[in-house]
Amino acid sequence: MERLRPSRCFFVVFCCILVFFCSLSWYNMKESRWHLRAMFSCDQHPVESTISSLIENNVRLDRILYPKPETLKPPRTDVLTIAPWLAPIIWNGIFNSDILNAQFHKRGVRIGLTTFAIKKYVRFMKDFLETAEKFFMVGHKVNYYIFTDRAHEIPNITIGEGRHIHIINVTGYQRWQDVTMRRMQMIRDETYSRFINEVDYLVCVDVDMRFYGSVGVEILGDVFGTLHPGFFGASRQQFTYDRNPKSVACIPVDEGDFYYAGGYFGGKIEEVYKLTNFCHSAMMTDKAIGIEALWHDESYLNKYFLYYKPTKILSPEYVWNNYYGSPAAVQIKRFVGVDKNYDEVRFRR
Ligand SMILES: CC(=O)N[C@H]1[C@@H](OP(=O)(O)OP(=O)(O)OC[C@H]2O[C@@H](n3ccc(=O)[nH]c3=O)[C@H](O)[C@@H]2O)O[C@H](CO)[C@H](O)[C@@H]1O
Ligand SMILES: [Mn+2]
Repeated sequence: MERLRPSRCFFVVFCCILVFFCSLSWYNMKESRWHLRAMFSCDQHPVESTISSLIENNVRLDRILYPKPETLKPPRTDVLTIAPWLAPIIWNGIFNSDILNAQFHKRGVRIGLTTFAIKKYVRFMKDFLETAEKFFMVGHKVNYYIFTDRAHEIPNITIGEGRHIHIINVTGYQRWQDVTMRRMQMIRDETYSRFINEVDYLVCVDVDMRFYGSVGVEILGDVFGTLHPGFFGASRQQFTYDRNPKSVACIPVDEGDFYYAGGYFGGKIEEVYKLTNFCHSAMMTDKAIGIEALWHDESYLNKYFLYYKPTKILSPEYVWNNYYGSPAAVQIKRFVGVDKNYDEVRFRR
């Protein structure tokens, strides 16, 4: 048998390497299902630079002292602290903020807080921002993203170091229902044009609220929702899901885990994209046949979380309303609805 000459051998090896890299990049393109891939792709984060930055930034392992967790003495037994799909449910007393802060500081996370102040709702902005400065993600990098049609009315308040306010100019819709529902579309559109480059996590909340207690990194996870304060003890039948079989938001009476609040969700940018994109598309599908779900964006959010389970669930401490009194299970009211005259704030000019 003829022996392979070195030059031919080299040529064969070269071809093999070429074929390998071509198929790798083809596979990469084929697997990409959404356009954010461009932002996560190797073009912007070359593997070599990631590895060298890892070598330079050796992870520091610091000593940290705290009481030992007790396997046989769970800190809370009065409430459910884990969902059947193993998502933790965050209640006061079950976590240690010092441990969490140390872990998240090591990763240098950047958190975006989105809210909408359209038309008269701009009046809630001052309290919202001032209390957020005291209680929201203190010590971490925070970007406030305020969607508004009244930029000139956004109060000028002093912001802590590492925190920034960004105004996003949008036009308000005539009907209040459209204002609340279109938040999904507007958040979605900013995920790939902006948020993906600026923050790691998003927290998306109502503006007619005030912080009264700490809201920290314990809430962060891939994708999270919050138990509505009016329904955490309710049965499936009592949940005010949309029941119209013609609506995309419809949930049958024999399904449903929790009733999630429309005014508080979030997660990693890619997950918030998926969530807001689903909700907005579902609303558009319904709109085309003249349907609007019972509780607007909240109904679509509940549909999404039924089949795309949140990886973390926040207790109603995180979106309380004093209308529901002071049940024993809610030891801290961290973020509470501000009393408002619905008619005045929504309808009168
Ligand atoms: C705490 C909570 O879970 N709230 C939800 C609840 O009602 P709410 O009664 O809390 O709804 P809302 O009047 O606060 O409207 C939701 C949000 O839309 C924005 N907005 C609304 C109207 C307007 O003219 N200008 C403006 O900026 C503002 O950020 C407001 O906080 O149900 C709504 C759907 O019906 C939404 O799912 C809300 O998120
Ligand atoms: Mn509200």
